[in-house]
Amino acid sequence: MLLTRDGIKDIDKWRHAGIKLPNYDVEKVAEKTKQNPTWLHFGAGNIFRGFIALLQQNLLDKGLSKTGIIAVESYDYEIIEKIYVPYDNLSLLVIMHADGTLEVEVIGSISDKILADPLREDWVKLKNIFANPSLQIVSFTITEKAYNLKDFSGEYIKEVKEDIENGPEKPHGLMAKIVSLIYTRYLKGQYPIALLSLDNFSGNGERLFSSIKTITEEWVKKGFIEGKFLDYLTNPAKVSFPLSMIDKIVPRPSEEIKKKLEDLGIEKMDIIKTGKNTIIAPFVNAEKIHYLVIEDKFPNGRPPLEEAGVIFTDKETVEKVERMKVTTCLNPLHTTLAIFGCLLNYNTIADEMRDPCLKKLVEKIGYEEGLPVVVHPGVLDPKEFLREVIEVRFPNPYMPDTPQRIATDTSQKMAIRFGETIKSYKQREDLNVTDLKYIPFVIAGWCRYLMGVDDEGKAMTLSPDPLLEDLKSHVSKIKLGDVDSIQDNLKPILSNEHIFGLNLYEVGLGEKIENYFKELIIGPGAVRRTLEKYLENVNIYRKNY
Ligand SMILES: NC(=O)C1=CN([C@@H]2O[C@H](COP(=O)(O)OP(=O)(O)OC[C@H]3O[C@@H](n4cnc5c(N)ncnc54)[C@H](O)[C@@H]3O)[C@@H](O)[C@H]2O)C=CC1
Ligand SMILES: O=P(O)(O)OC[C@H]1O[C@](O)(CO)[C@@H](O)[C@@H]1O
Repeated sequence: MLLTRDGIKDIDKWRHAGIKLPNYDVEKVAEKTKQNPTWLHFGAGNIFRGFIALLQQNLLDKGLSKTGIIAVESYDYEIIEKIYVPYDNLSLLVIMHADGTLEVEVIGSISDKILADPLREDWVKLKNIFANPSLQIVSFTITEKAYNLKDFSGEYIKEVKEDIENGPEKPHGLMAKIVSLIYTRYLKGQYPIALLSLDNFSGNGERLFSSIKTITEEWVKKGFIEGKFLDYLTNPAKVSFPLSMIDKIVPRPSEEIKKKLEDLGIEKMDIIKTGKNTIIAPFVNAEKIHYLVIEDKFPNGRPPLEEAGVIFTDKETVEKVERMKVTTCLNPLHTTLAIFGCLLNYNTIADEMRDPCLKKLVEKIGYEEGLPVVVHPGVLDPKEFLREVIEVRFPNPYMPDTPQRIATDTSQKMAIRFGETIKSYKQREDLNVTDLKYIPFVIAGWCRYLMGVDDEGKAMTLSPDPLLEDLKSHVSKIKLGDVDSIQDNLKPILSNEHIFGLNLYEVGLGEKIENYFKELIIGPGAVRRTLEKYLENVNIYRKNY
């Protein structure tokens, strides 16, 4: 069986293999999408194909929408060449249940693909879509770093500097490309549009707005674009930047799942790693559980995604639910497992959850240090959400999720995942920031991880991170087994407000982290011994709401 538009016409074969097919005519939907584009999505990677495209597929299946999504890739063109083109934009979604059963579905809701490159013909096509009044949503899953305009030291990064100098004709970075494209829409008729970040960090819509506004202001200053464009961009009745909270664990494609699909008779299921490090396949493996909460601010309308389970609500509620997930009940625990999982050579997050010390560590961080500062968002219950994460989602033995994947870009995540809780402790009169024990311990663990040596003392490969070289340059002077070599080498990291959102010494945690770190570098095996020291004989207290 071939995963192509022709291939899926052999309906009986697919059904016989137990694979669900789209309940609509994929080609007709693609044709309608061409005439009437409503939804563009930037970032054609795994979560898009495993979650966002599934939502639209649900609507198409139920006859509640007539058009698909157009995938746009602005960064890693190999994804389109190798994973979209050969499969006619179709993908296979493989849901992995905790009992080992698989649910496989062909996703046909991605109706077209475009390379957002001003040097290619596709750029004209993209501009035309942006100029089309029918366009309602431009969404993004482009990773957190793609929104950054400035580097570590607060200076514009090189590509952004060049984009600012060169103007809207041939932008390189995605933020500049978006300004250029929205400007086209403005010139064509000032049509309304929602720019929806679905990336996994606090205030995602606001950060998107801020980056786009910054580039716009620079171009207005330089006379590349007219000042009135700023009025359009900052008018929420014209251009909106809804906040969102997105939650579905979509690990990288696994060899085991590839083999299972091949055993079902599906050909060409190879997993690739692109030159830009995207690990992607014609299939996406994911968990069944997911949550998407979006601020309901769509000036040009939107598909009825509530019928596919999306919760639409007001800004304050999204903020609360997002804080609940990203700063307390899921992502800090994930990052904790990532760091210690790499150090202790675990292959999956699920395996780590069977390690009593690691399970207690995430329980301590979630129930005891995180939950007290969570404001109940109403639409989801924090304690139940946390329970589901710890008892159901992370331990799913069939989820091939690796600590190394979650450890990617940790420097970009620290401020949100741990810094926010530290800030809350600082602000709250009834809480004392220096009472925090386990969050500082994880930060020490991250510094230990950055040494690039596992707990056995063997060299380990660190996951990609935009600050890796800088961070490594500080810890490279520290030696495993030589506690005195710490000297002042952690100071530049722990005092960096860009990384943690605050200076950890100023809040009284810097020395505590250094002390934990010293314990972690005593020698090989010290990570395990320190975990046991602080977690083996402790009880967990669960706050009641
Ligand atoms: N995988 C998951 O479980 C979930 C991911 N997300 C969000 O989606 C993001 C992407 O995740 P995946 O799709 O799984 O990763 P992926 O590695 O499969 O895809 C990443 C996508 O981002 C694009 N990208 C990376 N750097 C970029 C840059 N500088 N400029 C423009 N585009 C860039 C890539 O080209 C690719 O399309 C995550 O960082 C997270 O914020 C949200 C919820 C779940
Ligand atoms: O640490 P990252 O790269 O944001 O990934 C975190 C993982 O957890 C999630 O937050 C689950 O929703 C997803 O974003 C992803 O599976």
